[in-house]
Amino acid sequence: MTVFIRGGTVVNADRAFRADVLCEGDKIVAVGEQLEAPAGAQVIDAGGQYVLPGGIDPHTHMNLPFMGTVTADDFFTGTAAGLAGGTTTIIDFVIPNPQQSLLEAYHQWRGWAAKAAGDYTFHVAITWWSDLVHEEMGELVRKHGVNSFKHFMAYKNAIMADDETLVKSFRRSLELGAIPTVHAENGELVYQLQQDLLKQGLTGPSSHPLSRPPAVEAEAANRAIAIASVLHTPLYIVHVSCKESLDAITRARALGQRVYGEALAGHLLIDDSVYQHPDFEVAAGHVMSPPFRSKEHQRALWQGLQGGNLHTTATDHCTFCAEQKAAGRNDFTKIPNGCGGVEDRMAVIWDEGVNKGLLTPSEFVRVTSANAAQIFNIYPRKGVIAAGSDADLVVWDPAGTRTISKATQHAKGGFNVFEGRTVKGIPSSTIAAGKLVFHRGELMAVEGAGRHIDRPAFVPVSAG
Ligand SMILES: C[C@@H](CNC(N)=O)C(=O)O
Ligand SMILES: [Zn+2]
Ligand SMILES: [Zn+2]
Ligand SMILES: [Zn+2]
Repeated sequence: MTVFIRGGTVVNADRAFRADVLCEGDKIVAVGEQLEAPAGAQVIDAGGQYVLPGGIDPHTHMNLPFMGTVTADDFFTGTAAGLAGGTTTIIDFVIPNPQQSLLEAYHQWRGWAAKAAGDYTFHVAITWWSDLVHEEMGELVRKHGVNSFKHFMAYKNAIMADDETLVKSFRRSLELGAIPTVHAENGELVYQLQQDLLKQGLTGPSSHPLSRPPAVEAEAANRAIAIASVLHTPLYIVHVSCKESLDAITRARALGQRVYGEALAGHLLIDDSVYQHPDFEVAAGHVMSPPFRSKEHQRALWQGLQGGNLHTTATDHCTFCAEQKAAGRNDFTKIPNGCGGVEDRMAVIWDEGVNKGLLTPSEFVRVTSANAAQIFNIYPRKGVIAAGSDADLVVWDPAGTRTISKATQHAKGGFNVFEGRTVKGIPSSTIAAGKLVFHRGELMAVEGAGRHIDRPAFVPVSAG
């Protein structure tokens, strides 16, 4: 299969330049001006448009069993939705139950992901500790292309990692050349605040943000940063939602500590007024953790992206339909936590970030693709338009507009946190592994076409 993208402006993390792009099979083979289109090539006219590296969403949960149910999007529908929005690779999560073999869980998730339409790879969560966990972390790095281990500091009585697990797992990650990542919320504080609210009869979704104030997140962010500092490990903090956590990252980085931060498209664009909505479905549809915050925190997150103290954007795509969310109708702590976004991430960040002058197109590429590829060690295979890189590209129409709605989205769950938002700047074509999978509104995702992407360990300093 030969695809020739003619006449566009290629945008990489370092620069934007006029060039044609030639793809053969699943690789980019040439990038340059005035290239010849080979006979029989599928030619895509990118005149007046940008050609971007395929988006990488470093935080999704397709087919996740969670809080007594399973997400509405599986690996096919979730990755297909991503392709429609220009995201060609997702980094999802294997989340073993406490006491479950990591490898058993890993192979279970690999089975679920076989139907993916786009490329995928996994962080593996460390939800308990034993000698077996220690050993299996090694096999996952050596044999299964895992180079990042996730730790939930929230979700007490479920998947929460205590300090012993954090310390032992961070230390083991360093030995293996893997990077520890954290969901930073103090799960004990969340639990106690939840009980306080329920005792007062405050059972509605508006209690959700009250049980997880910014200080609850910042405590965990500071604790994870301190553990990483003492153990000399790098650290990646997922879904940084508030100024206080960002300030902790900024302080650590200013002292030379290797800490990375991730911002969710939702946290960048949606504020906590949604929890006051009188309709339970709307308020519960926005229940995710950490919760959406005030506009002051949103502004801080954009400054974090601009200032280089937040590095990636993600979605934490974890969709539940209204019936699933209704499990918490009388007890907000039982509302399955999670929102969607994998289809809208790039467009809403372009619309709010590039159109309003907060990000240049190259900075947009950094935070939607290149930085995630570099942090998780799949650059330059992914995250750049260059000869030899994977043929994952988005032809981006800066003048195109779209109104986001659950009525037209490809993702499941029947809800969209960006409902009604009209964005300017949208994908006109998505090419994944050298195949045209989305073109002018038509999605041609193929179940099972996605590939598992191995992520090599970082070369340990001790290696000779
Ligand atoms: C369980 C998962 C998705 N849910 C959420 N963020 O509310 C997470 O905490 O990242
Ligand atoms: Zn195995
Ligand atoms: Zn999380
Ligand atoms: Zn998550």
